[in-house]
Amino acid sequence: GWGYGPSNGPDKWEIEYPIANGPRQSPIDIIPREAQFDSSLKALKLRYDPSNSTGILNNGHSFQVDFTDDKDSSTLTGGPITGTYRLRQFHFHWGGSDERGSEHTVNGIKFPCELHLVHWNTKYPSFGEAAPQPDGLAVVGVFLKIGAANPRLQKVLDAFEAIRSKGKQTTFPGFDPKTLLPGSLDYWTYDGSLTTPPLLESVTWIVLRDPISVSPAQMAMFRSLMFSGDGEAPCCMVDNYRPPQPLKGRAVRASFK
Ligand SMILES: O=C(Nc1cc(S(=O)(=O)[N+](=O)[O-])cc([N+](=O)[O-])c1O)Nc1c(F)c(F)c(F)c(F)c1F
Ligand SMILES: [Zn+2]
Repeated sequence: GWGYGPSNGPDKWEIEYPIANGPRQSPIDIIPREAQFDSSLKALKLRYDPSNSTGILNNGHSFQVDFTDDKDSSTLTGGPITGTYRLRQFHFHWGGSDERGSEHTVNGIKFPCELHLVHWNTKYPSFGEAAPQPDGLAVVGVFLKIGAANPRLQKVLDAFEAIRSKGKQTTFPGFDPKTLLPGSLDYWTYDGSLTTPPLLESVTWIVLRDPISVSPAQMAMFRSLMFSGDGEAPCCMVDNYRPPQPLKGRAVRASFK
């Protein structure tokens, strides 16, 4: 299956997923001075209910924190989207060292890590039905920048000993993902795709301008997870990011001046 190694990594995905060369692929390099301020863009409204968080899973590509999405209790509204999108999960992408790891870049600059909060459009009956639709998903991206240790992030990292290898999961109740957001919700937005196979071109990307902090020691904890399952040759989970893809004429809008 697909991965991030030399034989199954991003440059090979087009073989099984030809949409990899499609017109609205993600991530992209965001060039702020070329983004168009759009005064009609609304403020992002993120309302998350911590009681919806259920578990944390090492899925072999990243780790994800899953949310129950059978009610409109953890939602994204406003911003560039119309209607209501429900939070399904969040996960991260990171590098083998602090100078790389994010998927989106800003003026070509890579961050060490990037958080993705995956939401689906409730005009469709389920995540699975929404996922292939051009307006089916909305992912909020948050950059992590090296600085002071992030105590709210630490709560997630403390669960890692239970999910070290592929397929491991444990309960993860009562986590509020709002605690992982920066003070400002100013954002860039553009039409894109999943950044992992099946690379579906169904994502309205909402990338926050301001990063949250992560310490070097906390980054080392991300790198202590394994792509490999128990009994397989151990392989550290690092560099699970897709590089920027061609913009192909798309507009990137800014919610701020
Ligand atoms: O649920 C998904 N979550 C997800 C997305 C990304 S993402 O990087 O592509 N993203 O959009 O943020 C990265 C990771 N990850 O753990 O690394 C994820 O676990 N992916 C996903 C899927 F697996 C499908 F088979 C599918 F049909 C679909 F619609 C999906 F959206
Ligand atoms: Zn992602």
